[in-house]
Amino acid sequence: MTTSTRAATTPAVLVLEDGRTFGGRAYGAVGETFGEAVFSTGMTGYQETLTDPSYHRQVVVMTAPHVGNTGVNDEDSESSRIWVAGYVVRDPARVPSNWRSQRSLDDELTAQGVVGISGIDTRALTRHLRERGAMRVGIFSGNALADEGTLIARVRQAPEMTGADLSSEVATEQAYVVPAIGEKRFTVAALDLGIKGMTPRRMAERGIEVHVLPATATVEDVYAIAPDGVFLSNGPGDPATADLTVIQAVLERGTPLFGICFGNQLLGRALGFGTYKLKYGHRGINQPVQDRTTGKVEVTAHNHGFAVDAPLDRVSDTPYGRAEVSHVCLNDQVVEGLRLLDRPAFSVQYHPEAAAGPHDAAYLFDRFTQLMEAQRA
Ligand SMILES: NC(=O)CC[C@H](N)C(=O)O
Repeated sequence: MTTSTRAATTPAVLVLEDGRTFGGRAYGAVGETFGEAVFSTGMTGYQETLTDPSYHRQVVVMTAPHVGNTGVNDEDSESSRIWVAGYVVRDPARVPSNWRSQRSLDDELTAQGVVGISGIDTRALTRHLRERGAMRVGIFSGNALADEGTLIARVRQAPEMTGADLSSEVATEQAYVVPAIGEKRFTVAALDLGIKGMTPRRMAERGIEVHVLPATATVEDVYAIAPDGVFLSNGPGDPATADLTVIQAVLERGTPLFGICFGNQLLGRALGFGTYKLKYGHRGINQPVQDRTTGKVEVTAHNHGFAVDAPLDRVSDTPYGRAEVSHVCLNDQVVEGLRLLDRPAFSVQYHPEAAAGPHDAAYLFDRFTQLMEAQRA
């Protein structure tokens, strides 16, 4: 879909499905791309954002005005490639400057064929998305601009995020093992629905040997490794499209279960709650969340466009016993975590692996090991 001839002065146009357009310059690859326009408020951590598989099919608008300042390195990626469908920035760094930088972000986007746009009023665009909601968008530059009259029609032909089943497009095809660091204490089966690289590392640091399994893994595949616990990862797409067979079997057997983000949405659905699309989602690294079990507030990393619809004011009866909302976002009261009271299962909608982002929520990995320990006792 793209031709990677880089030219920082090449004109580019961003076209929203409601007809609003922004003119700018090509950033990264020249060509055309389509996706869901979403904004991220992280002031740092763009490399982790770009390589988070949960951003598959999304065009990310950065609200931070300067992007690319610290370049790109070989250590901070959350997967083997950039997943965002397109990238929108105000003022890209002309010269990256950081002791860890190995190349420029512009070059990296170009090398990976990721079409972006710079020089646009990202504040106006973000305000528009906040008012009208996340919507489809196209970025066009070079030859893609030739037929200007057709751009909106092409944006409107792009697939919507609602109803998109995307995990199998980003997940590993082969199972692999991330060994425990130090003494091995537990074995965990992690379903890769779009897993970020830091997540198995955070478990490995706690003595967990993590068997990362493809999104298509069956109940037999999971129990073939005799897991002490099962983990459900983050991932792209609409949780309403996901198959719940494995999760239901894990809940049925009472194996300790921990889910992050997409994993939280799937646990919610397995418990019988609905999921719905937020108007414009939560994406960034400074979202206040309250752990209702302790009353503590933590500053957390988010990337979600959907959320679980569960009652905040009472305990719910589910096919697997009682469940409650354990965490809530203090900006808008969105459900940010679930906990079963009669079985060892819990999940959060945000990112305790903290890549990028604050480490306030790291205790959740300890809660998972405590559940597995208690199960053994
Ligand atoms: N980071 C994630 O796991 C995102 C989950 C889901 N795709 C959403 O947008 O809400």
